[in-house]
Amino acid sequence: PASVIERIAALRAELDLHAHRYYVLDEPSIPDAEYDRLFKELQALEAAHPELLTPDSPTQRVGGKPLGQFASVRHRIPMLSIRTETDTEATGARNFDTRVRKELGLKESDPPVEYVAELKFDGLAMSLRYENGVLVQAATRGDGEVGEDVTQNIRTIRQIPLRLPADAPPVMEVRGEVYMRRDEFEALNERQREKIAKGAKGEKTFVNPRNAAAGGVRQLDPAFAAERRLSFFAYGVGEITPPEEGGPVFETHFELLQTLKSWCFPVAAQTRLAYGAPELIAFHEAIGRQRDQLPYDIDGVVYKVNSLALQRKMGFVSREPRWAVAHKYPAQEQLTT
Ligand SMILES: Cc1c[n+]2nc(N)[nH]c2nc1OC(C)C
Repeated sequence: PASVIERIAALRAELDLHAHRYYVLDEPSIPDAEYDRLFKELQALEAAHPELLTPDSPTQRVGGKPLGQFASVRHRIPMLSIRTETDTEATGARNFDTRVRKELGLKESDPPVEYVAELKFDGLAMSLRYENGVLVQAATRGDGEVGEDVTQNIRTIRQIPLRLPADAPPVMEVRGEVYMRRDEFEALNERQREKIAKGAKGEKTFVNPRNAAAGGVRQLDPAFAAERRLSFFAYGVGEITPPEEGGPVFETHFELLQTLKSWCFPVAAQTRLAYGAPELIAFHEAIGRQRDQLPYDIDGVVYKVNSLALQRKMGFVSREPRWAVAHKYPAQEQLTT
């Protein structure tokens, strides 16, 4: 019945929009009760018309039965690690800029290199594969070449779209970090302490949000993964439909991040363009001051050459890009939980 098909499509689109505004933009557009009413109406229509149920429906986030193990996934484009600048002082930023300028053969008198400065989230790297706009696979980094298929668990992260807008390319792998917010971490440990106090066996508290996130991603039962209430930030792409096959053309990394945001992926608000070493140093110092107030853990900042042509020109040293570096802070004293 056309009217049911139309109503289901309209409900899915509206629920996805409200979820994006609530979970990603943190600007809820309707009261929770109204969202729940729409959600229940969609569930009822899908129950009455199971042939219309599709995996990208917002009702299908916490689905699937517990797995016995995770399948292996070979990354079509390796998930590279990133070099770490060991000097935790601001001069670390200058070291990177000096190295980039040397590799690009720039003279002192040449203009500053344009970089993108980003947060380095203390979570776990994840690759999200979308085909024809639908999330078909999520894989951990593993050893960079082969990771684990954790799709069922990743689908429970409300910040990760199950379906992309129509202007997204036929194939796209979004790379980013799965992490746990500090407030979610505290709430989880509170729940764990209560379970332990009631004598539950095999329950423990977690040392830090990263461990709790990594444990959540590797739950065999997606219902338990959903309980961890994980989050996600996008910071790049892996395989993507090439321009000659109709894929998008990006000149710069910053443009790519803005496009990912337009496709409903969370991109950290602090991400910014930085011209030359002075602006990298300013970013490193500004984020260093904000660090304790952020709602999630970071272990540093990341600088990337913005021009994708220059990135290609610079390439990689073994498995690490020459065009990027992670500039870490001293380890943060963990708040006693
Ligand atoms: C491992 C990694 C981690 N991070 N984190 C950000 N923000 N960008 C970023 N890029 C990475 O790797 C690319 C340089 C390939």
